[in-house]
Amino acid sequence: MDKELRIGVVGTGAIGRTHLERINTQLQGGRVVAVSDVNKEFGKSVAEKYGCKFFEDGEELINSDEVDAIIVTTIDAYHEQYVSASIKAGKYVFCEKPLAAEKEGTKRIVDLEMAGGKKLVTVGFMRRYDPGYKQLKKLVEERTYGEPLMLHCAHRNYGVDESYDNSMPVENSMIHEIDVLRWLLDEDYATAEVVYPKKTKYAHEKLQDPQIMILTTKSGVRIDVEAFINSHYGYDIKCEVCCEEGIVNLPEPANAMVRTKAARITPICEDWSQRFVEAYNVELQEWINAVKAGRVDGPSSWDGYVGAITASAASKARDSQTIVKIEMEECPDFYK
Ligand SMILES: NC(=O)c1ccc[n+]([C@@H]2O[C@H](COP(=O)([O-])OP(=O)(O)OC[C@H]3O[C@@H](n4cnc5c(N)ncnc54)[C@H](O)[C@@H]3O)[C@@H](O)[C@H]2O)c1
Ligand SMILES: O[C@H]1[C@H](O)[C@@H](O)[C@H](O)[C@@H](O)[C@H]1O
Repeated sequence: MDKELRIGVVGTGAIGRTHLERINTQLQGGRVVAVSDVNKEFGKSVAEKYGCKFFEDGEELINSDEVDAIIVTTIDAYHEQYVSASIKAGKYVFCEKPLAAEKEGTKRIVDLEMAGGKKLVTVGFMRRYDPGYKQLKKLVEERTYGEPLMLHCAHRNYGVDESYDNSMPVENSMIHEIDVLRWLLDEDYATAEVVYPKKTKYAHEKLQDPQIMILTTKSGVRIDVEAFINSHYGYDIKCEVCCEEGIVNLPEPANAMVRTKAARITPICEDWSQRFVEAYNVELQEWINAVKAGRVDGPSSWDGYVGAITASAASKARDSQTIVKIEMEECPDFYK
């Protein structure tokens, strides 16, 4: 019989728990058998709830022979440490975005993986698995409405606390657009700029919100992405692709429309866990299937590196209020 993939999760916070739950209750072929978290009391309670072994130390979990593959869902600052430890242990690792907190960290991961000679890393850019983005991709790829010329996008969250700083609209939120739009258009970016509209009263003192990131691709497609992190109404993701012969929009999630009190109301998602539930399910099921077949075929370390280089240029553009050229190394054959 097909052997179940024994998975260890490092970081049992919000997304770590939702990934654990979906793997152990909905997906096939894998099981989370071990968890670790620096918040030991909390991590232990998660382990108890899901019948997993708790490891006090994340690297001990990674090196344990009770675990075949790793999921890294700690805060961004520790992604590099645990992904590198997984590569050194020769184990497949799925890391939530961003691959590392700094672009230099993503390059170190790329170099380490190439030195080991085997692709082991997958990055959690789940929008590539969303049914709506997949529809857009097919239409763009087939040039159904001609060449794409410009894209208007929005990334709106309900609100954030003070741990979310001014770098995060680019580095933590719009990194999703950086990845998915590059995948959608099948080309890299040439320049980045970030402009500040008038600030909302709901943003804390150190956060300039909203922010608009403007990217230009190598072929000249112009993209604007509005990050409105304290939109104060819900979690809303928009993407409009303007082509020569038609405008294509990312479908809205299917929610029943209600007629009540002289109004028509269609609920909007509250957060990412609702909006992209299908994408997360497909992303992790495909990861389990690929790992069991001895390969990785989702977003790679190279995609994590390109995302980080682009985000870093956009951050520089934001801080200097200039347009910044995006420069990176050629994609090695290893990742082609
Ligand atoms: N793909 C997506 O849509 C998506 C959604 C949410 C979060 N994320 C990413 O997932 C990661 C986690 O986000 P979250 O919302 O679950 O955050 P969170 O703060 O809820 O959880 C993070 C967990 O990591 C633990 N942790 C911190 N340092 C650690 C260390 N050194 N070793 C072990 N555990 C450590 C914390 O105690 C906490 O339990 C972030 O990198 C975020 O960018 C991705
Ligand atoms: O803006 C949020 C994104 O929409 C989510 O998908 C997560 O990645 C989260 O970490 C970000 O802060």
